[in-house]
Amino acid sequence: MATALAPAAAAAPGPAAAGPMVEIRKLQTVFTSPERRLVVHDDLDLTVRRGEVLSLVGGSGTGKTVLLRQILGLEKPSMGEIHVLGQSVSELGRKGAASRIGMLFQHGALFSAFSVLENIAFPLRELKTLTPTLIREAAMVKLQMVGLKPEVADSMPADLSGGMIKRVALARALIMDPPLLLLDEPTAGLDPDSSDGFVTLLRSLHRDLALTVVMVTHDLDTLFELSTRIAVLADKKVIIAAAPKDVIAFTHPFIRDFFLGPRGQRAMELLREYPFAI
Ligand SMILES: Nc1ncnc2c1ncn2[C@@H]1O[C@H](COP(=O)(O)OP(=O)(O)OP(=O)(O)O)[C@@H](O)[C@H]1O
Repeated sequence: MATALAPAAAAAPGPAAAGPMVEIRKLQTVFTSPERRLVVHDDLDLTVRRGEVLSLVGGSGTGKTVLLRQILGLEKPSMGEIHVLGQSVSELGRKGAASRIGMLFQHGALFSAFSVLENIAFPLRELKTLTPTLIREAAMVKLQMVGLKPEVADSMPADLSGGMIKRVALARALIMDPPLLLLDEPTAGLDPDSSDGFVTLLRSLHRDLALTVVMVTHDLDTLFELSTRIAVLADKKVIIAAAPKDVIAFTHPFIRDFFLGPRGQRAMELLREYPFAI
């Protein structure tokens, strides 16, 4: 909503301030092996505006996770360009990407041999520019920001619930204060209460930190509670990127099955419940 978007626009300085957060042009992704040539994306375009929560939906294997990894610079597209805040991802390098983009991986991906605090602090430690005291303080701030008590700092990942693991992974994704947050199935595997709590946390962080969020989710509740726009991947492209109500009205077999099949009733209820999303 406008109130959530205003701080992001106002706070972003520099010449690229007016431009989009992410711009993807003519993207092609091909995986080749001796057995096959798999074209995942072909001539795909997508623009992510500042301050929005854009959700990516699509059938299995349509390349949603690959697209997130490409935005983060972990995978290189076969052709095409991805710019984040006006700069080509291929030129950002690891440090440049880390200061602009935080990513929450699907399974939390914590280091099992590290404590909670060491996990959160890991990206800062890698920079090798801050003292241990400053790193600890910064990690403690993030721990609190994701709703965890200071006592959890010295716990090991094996001692945490699924919901707590997601929160720790989120704290780590935010440790460098990135303007862009990528979420891969943020509520997958959580029980309904933990899922609701995590969605509420994401909504308040998006608002308070003026974040731009790109999220992959199959969960309709998460989708409708958080998304300002939905981008649909089908036929190797983004076939529509628009407000939830406009996506549902778009005629395409995937959209019909995803939103208007057996799950459709719930989709309609959610649309009534969250007409403006965030
Ligand atoms: N490194 C790789 N080498 C070969 N094929 C790959 C590689 N990474 C992904 N793929 C293939 O690319 C396709 C897209 O994968 P991706 O994980 O992005 O799909 P997705 O849309 O996230 O699917 P899902 O909703 O099932 O998680 C899949 O067919 C996958 O097997």
